[in-house]
Amino acid sequence: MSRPAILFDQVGKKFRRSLKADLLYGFQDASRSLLRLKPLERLRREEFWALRDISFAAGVGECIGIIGPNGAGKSTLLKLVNRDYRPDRGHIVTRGKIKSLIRIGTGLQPMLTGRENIYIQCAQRGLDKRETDTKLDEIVAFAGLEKSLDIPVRQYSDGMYARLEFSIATCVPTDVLLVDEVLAVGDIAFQMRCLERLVSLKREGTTILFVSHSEMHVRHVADRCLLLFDGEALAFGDTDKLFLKYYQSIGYFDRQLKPLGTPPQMPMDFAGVASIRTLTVKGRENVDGTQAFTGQPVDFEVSYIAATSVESAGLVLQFWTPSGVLVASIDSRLEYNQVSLEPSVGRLRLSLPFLSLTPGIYRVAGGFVSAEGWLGYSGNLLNLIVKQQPGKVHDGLFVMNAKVSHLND
Ligand SMILES: Nc1ncnc2c1ncn2[C@@H]1O[C@H](COP(=O)(O)OP(=O)(O)OP(=O)(O)O)[C@@H](O)[C@H]1O
Repeated sequence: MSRPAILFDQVGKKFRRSLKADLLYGFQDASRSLLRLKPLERLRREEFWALRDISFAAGVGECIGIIGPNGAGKSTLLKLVNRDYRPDRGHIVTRGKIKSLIRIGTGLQPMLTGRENIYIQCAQRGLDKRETDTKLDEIVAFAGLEKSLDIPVRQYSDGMYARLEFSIATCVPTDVLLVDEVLAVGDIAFQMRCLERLVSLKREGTTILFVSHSEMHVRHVADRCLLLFDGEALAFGDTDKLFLKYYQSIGYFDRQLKPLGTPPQMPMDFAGVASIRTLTVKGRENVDGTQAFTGQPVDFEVSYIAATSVESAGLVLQFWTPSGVLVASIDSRLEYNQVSLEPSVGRLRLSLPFLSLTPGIYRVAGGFVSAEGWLGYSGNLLNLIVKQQPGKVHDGLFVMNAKVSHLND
């Protein structure tokens, strides 16, 4: 990477748990600084590290997704970049102008109208009145606030605030943009417009730190991710691996999914799937049997246990997103693939000629069904990592395999 736009070198930030400690230590720290003494690195009573030893670099035009559970230190990290806080340890280097969208509403004057706020904010960004005049329609149209432009913004809803702030903040490119969960309050159409705008800002060279709890949003814009947990950087890099690690770190996969519809009549050991793995996909790396590629064929090895013989059962697999959406299922009975099971352990091969799932992490659950319902169900069979084929781009939740040809009249 050429010179990074943001560099964190072993950065740490402390906070205090009480106002009394805050005032006392604040005074002590100010005195040390006046005496040109180094800041204290050890923790005093009631102090804790909100961030510890954070190191990473973001290149020009790169978007880093900052992910992690509540209280992990994501907003604190953004505020350090924005110089709202000074680090207690380490160094932060940034290049160029920084624009932050960290807390909704803090950038707008509540008593002024939307229009007046636009002129003030644009002036602060260095635009003169004529330049703002030419930008005005675009800002208002992006925010979708044509009808509310001339009312005081204190009468705006949270979503309207967010729309206006985002629209103003991104109407001219900046060197570094800090975005903290601001999309969450916007409606879905606005969220998609914001994501598109962030992607185009990246192309123009804006470096973005993007905090979000939404895997879909992060995947849309982030090139790499930083996973924070309890103030520490658990990992930095590949988005797929980090989300898997994130979900593992919060124990998400420990929760068993429940079957939809009629619950199993029998316990899982009547006839159940014990485990599933994907078999090697065209020689690509898949050592742990968890990977597959969008648009490629994939074979699953299904290991089962049956306590008694079952003459005719269907194998059902479900694919769930981490946000709890069942996006696809396979029922072997629909393809006239009934299986008979012997009272033992065994293995089946389930082949998909074309994997329709787009890149992401899916929980695979399922089991065997008979005409009476589930024979057994496991809510936690595999965390399937679906990857993009190199050089291809697939949008949406699904891809479809289609042929196009001329219709002869
Ligand atoms: N000004 C402050 N004074 C004291 N403690 C603070 C302050 N700001 C944040 N903290 C604490 O620092 C830790 C990290 O907070 P931070 O807001 O960075 O978390 P976060 O990852 O952004 O969380 P969330 O996902 O809930 O927004 C938390 O324990 C929080 O209580």
